[in-house]
Amino acid sequence: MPSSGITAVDAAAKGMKLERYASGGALLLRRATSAKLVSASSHLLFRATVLATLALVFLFTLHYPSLLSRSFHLSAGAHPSSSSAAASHRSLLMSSSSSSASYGGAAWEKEIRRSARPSRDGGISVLVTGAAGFVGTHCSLALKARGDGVVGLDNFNTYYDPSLKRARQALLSARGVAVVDADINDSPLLEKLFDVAAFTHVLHLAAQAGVRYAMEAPQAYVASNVAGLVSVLEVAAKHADPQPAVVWASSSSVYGLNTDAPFSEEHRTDRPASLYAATKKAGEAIAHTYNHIYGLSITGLRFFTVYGPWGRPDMAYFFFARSIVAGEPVTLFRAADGSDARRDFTYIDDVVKGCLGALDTAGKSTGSRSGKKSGPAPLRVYNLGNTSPVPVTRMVAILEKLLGKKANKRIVTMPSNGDVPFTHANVSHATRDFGYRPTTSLEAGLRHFVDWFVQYYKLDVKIAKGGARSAADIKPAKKKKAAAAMSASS
Ligand SMILES: O=C(O)[C@H]1O[C@H](OP(=O)(O)OP(=O)(O)OC[C@H]2O[C@@H](n3ccc(=O)[nH]c3=O)[C@H](O)[C@@H]2O)[C@H](O)[C@@H](O)[C@@H]1O
Repeated sequence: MPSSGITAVDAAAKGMKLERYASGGALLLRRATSAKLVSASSHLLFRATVLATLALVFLFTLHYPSLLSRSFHLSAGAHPSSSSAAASHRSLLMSSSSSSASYGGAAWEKEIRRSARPSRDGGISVLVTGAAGFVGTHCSLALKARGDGVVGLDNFNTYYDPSLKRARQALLSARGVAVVDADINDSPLLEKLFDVAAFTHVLHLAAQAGVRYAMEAPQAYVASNVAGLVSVLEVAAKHADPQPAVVWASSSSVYGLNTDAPFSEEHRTDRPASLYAATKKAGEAIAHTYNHIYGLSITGLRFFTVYGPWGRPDMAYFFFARSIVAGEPVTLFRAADGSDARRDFTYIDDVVKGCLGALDTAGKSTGSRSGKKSGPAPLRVYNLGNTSPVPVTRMVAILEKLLGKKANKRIVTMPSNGDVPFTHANVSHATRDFGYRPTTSLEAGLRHFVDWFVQYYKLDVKIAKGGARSAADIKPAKKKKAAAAMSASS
């Protein structure tokens, strides 16, 4: 038993192999040489392919820089509408899907500078994010009308009908306000905007809105209301020179489960009832940090259920009006104790006055690009409400009266979806600091809304002057067309 472990059979086999190797040495050498040649030529081929690809990419990006830098443009364009939460989220993270134009360039910069330039002495220059949104459009128009410079930014996402946002953009464009089509998470673009125009203020209104939708698309709220806010504050704090003052949209929803009423800025806000509210509350904490470290002047405005012409189709007053006209049911929430849900509905014109008042009294930021701040900067938060909560059933009754048609009501107990039973603002701080005084009743405000609503959707509805009218006042032949037009927008 060979201890080496090599048997005769093994040795014979090994010998044969060695022999074969010896006799085939020349062949092996030839094979090795040709293998080396193949390997060398494939390396060459590989390198050539890589070089060619790089050259192609280089040439391609020369012609289409937007693919690297993302795309932004100032003009209106068609955007696909999608109701899926995933699509909305994607569009929140990305800049415009239209890649035909790019930012930068002499013409683009000239247009930004023109739009940012105030036309009155002492006017301010404001970058308005979410400018094609409901509050953003109204504020941009008001600023421009009084002679301030305004540049808008909006990503035109599909959370609700983008054609309504495009129509608002057209309105802005007609008044000389340029709206850049881009996302607030696009830091290079924000930096570029501050390089081109010396904005004195940022009115940051871009956000993922809607209390109940947060259960469907939670990440959209984090992307826009947390990451997006940080992106805006980073550029304002570290890139802009000098730093602007920032006024931004918080929400009445931060009061969450607070039961002390009317809601005061001194009340607890550490029990948000929805992820939406939590992201707004997080925004207030983030604002504190940027004020503390970088000396940014920051004002948070807690809006209370803002409504009016050019409003948001995802809000109850808007889709209730649509359902009433279309003869579809409206679902009304009742609190667990059996009481009607109530809201401190606040008319858009009152909110605009509050936003402008906040901008005018913001006070300067005290930091600089170098990271040093010369002293403490203002950090403020205000309620902007109407101070008179109204049951949602009353809101529906007003709409019924204006539209001359009874709603098909379904009353259900409020689902556990982040909603709160009531809101009620104490606005004494805003009154004290910038004279904020809401003056529009829900009746008057909804009348303005319905006027616009009927006109915008070309509805054949005669708006009631006085008491409720019969459903016959909506001409039956046109009813179908109206319903179709409205459902296309939701
Ligand atoms: O003020 C705020 O903080 C918030 O106001 C609104 O949120 P919300 O007040 O919930 O506004 P709607 O969704 O229009 O609801 C208004 C009322 O209608 C009720 N409602 C809503 C939907 C429905 O189908 N039925 C119904 O009775 C709600 O319970 C609520 O009382 C906005 O959607 C938020 O973006 C904003 O931040």
